[in-house]
Amino acid sequence: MKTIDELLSEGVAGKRVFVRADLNVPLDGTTITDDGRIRAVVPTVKALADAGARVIVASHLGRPKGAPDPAFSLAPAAARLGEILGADVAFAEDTVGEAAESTVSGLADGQVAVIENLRFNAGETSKDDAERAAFADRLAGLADVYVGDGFGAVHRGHASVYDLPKRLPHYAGYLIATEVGVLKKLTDDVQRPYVVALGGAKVSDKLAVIDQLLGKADRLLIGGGMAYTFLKAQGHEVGISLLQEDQVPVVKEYMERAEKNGVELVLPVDVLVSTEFPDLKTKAAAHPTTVAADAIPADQEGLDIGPETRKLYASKLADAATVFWNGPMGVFEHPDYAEGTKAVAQALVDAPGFTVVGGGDSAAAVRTLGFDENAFGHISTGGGASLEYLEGKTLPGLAALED
Ligand SMILES: Nc1ncnc2c1ncn2[C@@H]1O[C@H](COP(=O)(O)OP(=O)(O)O)[C@@H](O)[C@H]1O
Ligand SMILES: O=C(OP(=O)(O)O)[C@H](O)COP(=O)(O)O
Repeated sequence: MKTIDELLSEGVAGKRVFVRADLNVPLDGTTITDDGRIRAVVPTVKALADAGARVIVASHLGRPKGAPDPAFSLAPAAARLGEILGADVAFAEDTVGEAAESTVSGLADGQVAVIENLRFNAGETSKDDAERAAFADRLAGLADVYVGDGFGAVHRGHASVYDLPKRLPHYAGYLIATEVGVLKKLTDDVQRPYVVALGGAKVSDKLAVIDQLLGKADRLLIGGGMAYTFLKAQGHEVGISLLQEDQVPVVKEYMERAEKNGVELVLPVDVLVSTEFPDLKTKAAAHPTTVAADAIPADQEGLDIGPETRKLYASKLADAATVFWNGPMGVFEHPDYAEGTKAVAQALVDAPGFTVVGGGDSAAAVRTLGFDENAFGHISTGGGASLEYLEGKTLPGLAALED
């Protein structure tokens, strides 16, 4: 994989450099609640700009449906990038249209522009190769060189991640180099006990990685929205909790295999439930109740792990030599459902071994809940990406940079 240092030594002054970043930051309206992913790409953007490149930063944000949707605009992220760089950052209100073209052609050497959300275009995420290729061709028309630095999206075979680098000279940015360097340690020489904690809301994506983890981890702690498919597989009712019903048979098989392989699979023993999802805007008191994990009422939704589970999970992390954690234990954005995530974060801080937190929301959670970033071994910008890396999968965005 060629790195940005090679690009810089070849010289980039005057060249249009397309930086595929992951600026998929949590937003409250247009306010960025955690800018970690923007800060993470700054070393690459700054090095290119300082060397006189005309830098085009591109990213997805959220999951819009292939058409413009103002709720998912990258404008707030572009503004924040400008603040961090201490420079004007131009913003193009489309991705490959007239606005993008004129913004890019108006860049002077050393200037930076952000183009609008890649996923406002159906071609970005299309499963149809020709549709993706057509979009990648248009993106390629904007630039001379490609730098891949959106680690959080390298597990996606999307046009800007996979097809575009095939069309331009391509290099890995500093963030990707750092992330891969750290995660390699967890695959090459993992210290045991190795504990993996999984939660969050992207249940179907992340259930798939458990297949491989059952051959690698010593202990798996399951929380967040992930837990309910496991509780259902154990034969319990889960009310209106997040559930991946079609995956229940698969999860049953995981549970049997864990037992056979001697992997400790730990599930919540109690959960916080409510009849409704909390209001994340007003943060109005939610008044949840604590129930045993096998007694979730039919009209209630599990929104955090309960106090007994917090203690249990902390005890399972207390002797860990390696920890990988992805996915909040509950809806941490609301204070009534943040305690589970806090407890697991604190247990990582207290664990004797090397700890990695991965994922946009997990990283945001530890910072917004007041933890010191330096108390963790590594905070990865990618959840799904780091999990798939640990699984040993070929990640499209890394493979494309290697070719
Ligand atoms: N029990 C739950 N029910 C619904 N959503 C949940 C639950 N627990 C956690 N979440 C949500 O999961 C989201 C993060 O999930 P995910 O995107 O998978 O994590 P990451 O970005 O760290 O990879 C958070 O917004 C959180 O509110
Ligand atoms: O937030 C992300 O992934 P993560 O939640 O697994 O960390 C990335 O920006 C990828 O987004 P996607 O899962 O919508 O492709």
